[in-house]
Amino acid sequence: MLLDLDRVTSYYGKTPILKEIGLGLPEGQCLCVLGRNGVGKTTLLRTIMGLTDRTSGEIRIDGASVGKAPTHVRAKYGLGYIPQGRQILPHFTVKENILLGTFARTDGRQDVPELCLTLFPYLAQNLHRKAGLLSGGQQQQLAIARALATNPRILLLDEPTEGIQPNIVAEIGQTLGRLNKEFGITLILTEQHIKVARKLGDAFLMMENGRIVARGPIHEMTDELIERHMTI
Ligand SMILES: Nc1ncnc2c1ncn2[C@@H]1O[C@H](COP(=O)(O)OP(=O)(O)OP(=O)(O)O)[C@@H](O)[C@H]1O
Repeated sequence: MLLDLDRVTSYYGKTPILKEIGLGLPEGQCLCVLGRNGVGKTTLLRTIMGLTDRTSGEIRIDGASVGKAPTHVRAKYGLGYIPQGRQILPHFTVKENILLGTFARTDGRQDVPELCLTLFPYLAQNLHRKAGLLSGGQQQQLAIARALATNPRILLLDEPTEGIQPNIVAEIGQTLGRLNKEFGITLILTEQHIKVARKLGDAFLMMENGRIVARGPIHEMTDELIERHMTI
């Protein structure tokens, strides 16, 4: 497995939010994490990145134990993170935002990776534009490009299609599909759009109250499961 979680419990303050999570992610897989608001999807991604207050249990990347490592070290092991809301810096240019990602590279390179220019022609043509002037969809591309600049093996994406115009949602989905299938980057994403999850995902898991309550290959994600774990 490229990424392994073994009995991971994760806390904010004294409160356990994720409880006893176990999962194994093979290289090249796209895993979609689903569930209602507040069940712990964001916390799962933040736990893998080392951004919660405390965790117990084991987190391994390619067999190396990283559960006690700070976030920047995990980035060097190949984890890239695209937070909910994108969190790009609006007063910095497109290029400056992308270069922020290069801090974690182990090869010392500090340029805009070729992959970003290939995937995102708009960004390639607007490197000196202030990021705050970009549309929501373009800002999401930028957040993906910044994460790619760390040269990740695994990308964690929190609601990549949230707040994006419907006609751009499919485009973001296609980009993620290329990253996964063409460029071999392993993906974990939280997703509210069932259609996007079905199209992109190889596997799914559903959460309730900090625990995994259903999982399997994506074709086993039935309407009945969605009804049970996602409708309010
Ligand atoms: N920084 C924090 N400090 C304390 N509690 C938190 C913090 N962040 C999240 N929580 C709590 O952890 C639980 C899970 O939140 P989380 O954001 O992981 O859910 P989610 O499934 O990603 O929901 P959403 O789709 O709304 O983002 C919630 O009860 C939330 O109140």
